[in-house]
Amino acid sequence: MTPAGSLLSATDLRKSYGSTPALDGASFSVHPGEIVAVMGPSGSGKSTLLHCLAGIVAPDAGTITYDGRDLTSLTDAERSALRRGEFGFVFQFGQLVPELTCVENVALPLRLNGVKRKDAERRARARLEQLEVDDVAGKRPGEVSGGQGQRVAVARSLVTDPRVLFADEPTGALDSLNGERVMELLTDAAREARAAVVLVTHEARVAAWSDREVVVRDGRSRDMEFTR
Ligand SMILES: Nc1ncnc2c1ncn2[C@@H]1O[C@H](COP(=O)(O)OP(=O)(O)OP(=O)(O)O)[C@@H](O)[C@H]1O
Repeated sequence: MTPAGSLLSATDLRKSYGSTPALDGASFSVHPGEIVAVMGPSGSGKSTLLHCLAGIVAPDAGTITYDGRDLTSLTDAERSALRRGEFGFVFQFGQLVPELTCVENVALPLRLNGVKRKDAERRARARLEQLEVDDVAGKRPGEVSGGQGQRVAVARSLVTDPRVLFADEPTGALDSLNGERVMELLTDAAREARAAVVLVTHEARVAAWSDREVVVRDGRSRDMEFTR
């Protein structure tokens, strides 16, 4: 069953890697514009849940519904079109392309969607400004700090105006001060864009930026049933 009003939801997801169960009946939902933190100990299945929700990994069983569509019944081509068009991603290590400048990195998802270079770079610069890193636009990732690189990665994840932003330990490689600032900028930008956020973290101070927390333990999820 899809929870009323949810944009993305999953019911009773199961996924094993060989004999290792990663998800064992996990459920999840996020409303449009809502920021949900997925918490839990190491190895509990958080990243696997995120990968299933984003259509990167196919679950062995269970249903995933995005905007009224059954994600598991889409073809690979339909799923990748959905990821490119409606989802954004930011991971622990920015995963910026080292050969490209920061503005080219941010413009890349738009270029892949067929947007002309000038237009793509104009939109990329606006996102860099929003994340307060427009001063590094012309530098390559190897020439910027870890915190700046993560802000560039957040700018890139939002440049296509996604409806869902998937963030897996987005501040995991940063010191606490830089991490807090990245979370503040990420959540401000997501709220302004009305993007829903699925935020995987094992840190309570990172989860504190969310509207709601879901805890995963041994591949099962539990809603904390409180909202901020
Ligand atoms: N590609 C894979 N191949 C084999 N086993 C995997 C794979 N991905 C995850 N697992 C296993 O599935 C379980 C859940 O892993 P997952 O990465 O989802 O947990 P997590 O909660 O995100 O952990 P962490 O906080 O350490 O990143 C673990 O036992 C892990 O070893």
